[in-house]
This record gives sequence, structure tokens and C-alpha cells, in this order.
Amino acid sequence: MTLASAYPPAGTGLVKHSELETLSQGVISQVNDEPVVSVLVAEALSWSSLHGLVVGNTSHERSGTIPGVGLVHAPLSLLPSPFPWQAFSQAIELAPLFNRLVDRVSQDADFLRQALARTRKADSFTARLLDIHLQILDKGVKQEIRLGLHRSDYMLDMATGNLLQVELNTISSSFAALGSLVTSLHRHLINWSGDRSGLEAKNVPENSAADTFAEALALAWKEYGDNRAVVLMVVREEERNMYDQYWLALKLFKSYGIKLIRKTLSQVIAEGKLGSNNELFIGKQVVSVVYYRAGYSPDDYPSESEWDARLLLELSTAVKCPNISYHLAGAKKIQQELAKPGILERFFENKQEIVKVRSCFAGLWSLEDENSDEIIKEAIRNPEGFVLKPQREGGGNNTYGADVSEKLIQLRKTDGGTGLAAYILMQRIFPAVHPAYLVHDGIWSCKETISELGIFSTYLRNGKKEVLNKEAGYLLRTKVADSNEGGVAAGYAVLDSLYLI
Ligand SMILES: Nc1ncnc2c1ncn2[C@@H]1O[C@H](COP(=O)(O)OP(=O)(O)O)[C@@H](O)[C@H]1O
Ligand SMILES: N[C@H](CCC(=O)N[C@@H](CS)C(=O)NCCC(=O)O)C(=O)O
Ligand SMILES: [Mg+2]
Repeated sequence: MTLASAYPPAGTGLVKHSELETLSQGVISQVNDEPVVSVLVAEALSWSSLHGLVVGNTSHERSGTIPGVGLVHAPLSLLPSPFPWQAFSQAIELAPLFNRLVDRVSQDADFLRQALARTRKADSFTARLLDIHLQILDKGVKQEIRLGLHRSDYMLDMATGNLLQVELNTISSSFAALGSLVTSLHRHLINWSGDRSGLEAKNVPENSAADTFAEALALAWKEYGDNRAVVLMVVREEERNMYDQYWLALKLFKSYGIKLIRKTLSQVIAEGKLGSNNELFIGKQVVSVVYYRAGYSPDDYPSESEWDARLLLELSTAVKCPNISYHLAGAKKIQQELAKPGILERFFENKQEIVKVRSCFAGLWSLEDENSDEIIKEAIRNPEGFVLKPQREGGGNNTYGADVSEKLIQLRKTDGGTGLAAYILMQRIFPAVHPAYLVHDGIWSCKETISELGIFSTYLRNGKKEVLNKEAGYLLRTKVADSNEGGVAAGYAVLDSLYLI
């Protein structure tokens, strides 16, 4: 029996989750004999090293600051993971709708500020972002050119078969480059293992994420209209994921001749200034596009100067990706507010579009409304069914299981429950469990895992002109089934790709 016979031919229709499990059991059982696996792992690791599918090796002290020093292959799934093609195409179809939703929400200052009004009292980071937003509004800063490089993350809920959105990232959506490289790796491994694998490379869908992200940055640079300009990437001092970032810089130069410079927020305030027409200069270089790969977490603002840097960038005429309004539109509180009845109708005319977007919403609840008591009691009684989320990005911030009830009880008791406004409650999604080979630091193991599908998308608008609005490839992250948190950078998940069935 070859690997392929464990997978039905692609497109044979939605697979029931029990079948999904049998499928991947089948795949894994075919590869289970050690020699095949370790040979395949060796090929995967050499391919990854030769193709820049790498991350910093944190055990090497300079790995986070000096490119080319202390690299290791990215944490990987050895084989692509089976995924129903209908759910994949549904996620693809949603991409341009979420792009438009973010743009429209970002332009509705009243909605943004009302939705975040109580959160700002309980969460100082959100309050600082809102202060910058208010200054932009007060100064009448025009943000005619708007660039979004988003990633909408989903899990396939086993009980219902529904594709449910975990979150929508509007800032620093990472792994467009490494994610598309994993697709190439898996196609290579299938071809390399010949008919032994029996899998067909064509069932691993094309993944153009890196090229499409570079294209969007280049088109924004063009819309700004100054050929001397560079793209500024705002980065952290120490960065384990710098190669995912450098890939975009390399593609920008190779395909479009555009230079990208990397600066931290403290370097921006030290070297940056506004020209007579509020153009952004870093040293002598004029900047047309500011692409944030930092600035999404309070950790990125250790002092007032980082906030001054953020404001300087937002006041400039450079195209921000994201601008402050897009950043706020991606808050988890906004995700929860958009799920309230009648809210999507504010942003979409087309009824079908509303149905499509609403169909991927998991249960989402605010905790500071008059009628929040009911759901809080339910979550205290049955914490396993919920995830408690602060307004944070970057992984490692959520509360799961029994801790949910503890935290809710504590929040309710403290300061008359005002702290509840800094959180949202979300239905916990339980995807089907499937076996996968996980490879970390050259060591492989076969584990029971669950996967999370991210769909990248690019959006560029200049005034009334919608220049770009499309899906831009995907990221599959796979992690051991009993781990609560996800996240590759956070160290829980590996990079994977899809085998459509
Ligand atoms: N509703 C949920 N059900 C199951 N797992 C979840 C849910 N929400 C988040 N997670 C897990 O936690 C991880 C981080 O949550 P997320 O909302 O993406 O926060 P962050 O912005 O920090 O990435 C996700 O990648 C996923 O693995
Ligand atoms: N190191 C920074 C990481 C930036 C970051 O954490 N981005 C969030 C969205 S805000 C994200 O996409 N998380 C999913 C990737 C994961 O699983 O770790 C970078 O790469 O620029
Ligand atoms: Mg996330």
C-alpha cells in the first residue's frame, strides 16, 4: 500500500472528520518505518537549509541580530496535512470580503472609538493606540493610500464541520515567506520520494504568499509616486523570524528594484524626521511605505520614545502597513463587536456577503455588557468550552481551561469588574486530531496534532481607487493536539502545508 492509497482522490467531496483522521493515520502508517522517515527528514532538512526555510537558533547568542549567524531549519511538518478542499476554497473566498471589512471599519472612526471605549479604560496599550488615532483625526491627517497585508486564521470545528475564524491579523502577519517555502518543500518531497509516496504534488495547492506580499508593497510604493523612496520595515532589536522578513526585502529588490531598510522604533525616533510636506525621512532617505513587523505589543514600547516614533510615522505621508486605524480594526474586541447582530450590516450592502462572513464567526462575547452575566456564569461552569483573550497579539496571551473560570472570578471581584472590558470571551474550537511528523532541531516525532489555516490577503486603496484586493496564499500551522496556545514564533506550532482531499 502506498502513501497515496491512504488519501482519496482530491475533490471527492467533504471528508467527515473521522475519515480525515483515518486518512492521516493511513498516510503516517505508510511512512512509519524508520528508514523511510529519517531519509525523508534528512532530505527535508537539507532542502530547507538550501532554500532559506530557516529561523534564528536562539541557543546562538547573536542569532537574533546578525543575519547568517546561528540559523536552524524552521520547525516543520514532514508531510502536508489533509484538509477538505471545500473548507479551503471557502477560506479563500472570504479573503477579499475581510479585506473590505477592515478598510470600511478603519474609516468608521465612531464605530472604532465606541467599540473600544470601555476597553481603553481597562487596557492601557489599547488606550495609547486610541490616543494616536485621535491625534490623526484631530490633525486631519489624510490616509488616502491604505495598504493591508492581512492573515485570517481559521480552525475546522470537528463537531459541526464548520470553518471558524480564530482571528484576523492586520499587523505583522508573519510567515508569508516561510509558509510558501513549506509548500515548495512538500511538493519537492513528494516528487523526490517518487511513486513510493504515491501522493500527488498537485494536491498541495500553489502558495504565492511571499510574491503577493512583495507585489503589494511594490504597488503601494508606486502609488506613493517617488522613485527615490525606500520601504521602511519596523523591526525588533532581536528577531528570531528575520529570514521570513528578509525574503520580502529580497523579492522587493529582485522583482521591483525597490530598496527596503530595517529600523527599530527607537532608531526611527533617533534618525527620522518629517519634511516640509510631512514626508518621512530616515536620515537622508525618503520613505514611501512603512511596513510594521514590530509595534503590535506593549513590549515594543519600553519608553515614551517608541510611542513618539509611532506617532511620527502615523503623522507622515508614508503609506503605513497598517495605519493606526487598520491596527485598531484588527483588535480582538473589534472581532467580537463585529459578531454582534446587525453590525456587519453597517459595512456590507450585499446580503450574500454578510451571510458568508457571518458563517465563519465562532461564538464571541463581550464581558462588560449588561447581559454579559449569563455567559460569564456559563464560562465559569464550563471553562473548557471557552478561550479568554486580552487585546494582545503575538501569541502566548490567552487563558484556557480551568484558568478561564479562575480569571473570570478574579476579574469580577476586582475593581467592580471594570477589568473585564479588557477581554473577550470566545467559543473554544476543537479541530479534528490528525497524526503528523513534527521536526524540530533535526529531531522528528510522530504526534497527534491539530492544524490552523491562515489565509493571507493583500489590499491597497488610493482614495476611491481599489488597486488590490485579493487572497495571497496560505499558512498552515500544526501543533500537538493537547497544547492550548498556537504560534510558531511562540514555540508551540510547526509550519505545515495542505494536502487537499
Ligand atoms: N477559539 C479558539 N479555539 C481554539 N484555539 C484557539 C482559539 N483562539 C485562539 N486559539 C489558539 O491560540 C492561538 C493564539 O490565539 P490568537 O487569537 O491567534 O492570538 P494571537 O493574536 O496572540 O495569535 C491560536 O493560534 C490558536 O492556536
Ligand atoms: N517575529 C515577528 C512575529 C510577529 C507576530 O507575532 N505576528 C503575529 C500577528 S501580530 C503572527 O502572525 N503570529 C503567527 C505566527 C506564529 O505562529 O508565530 C515577525 O515575524 O515579524
Ligand atoms: Mg494568532
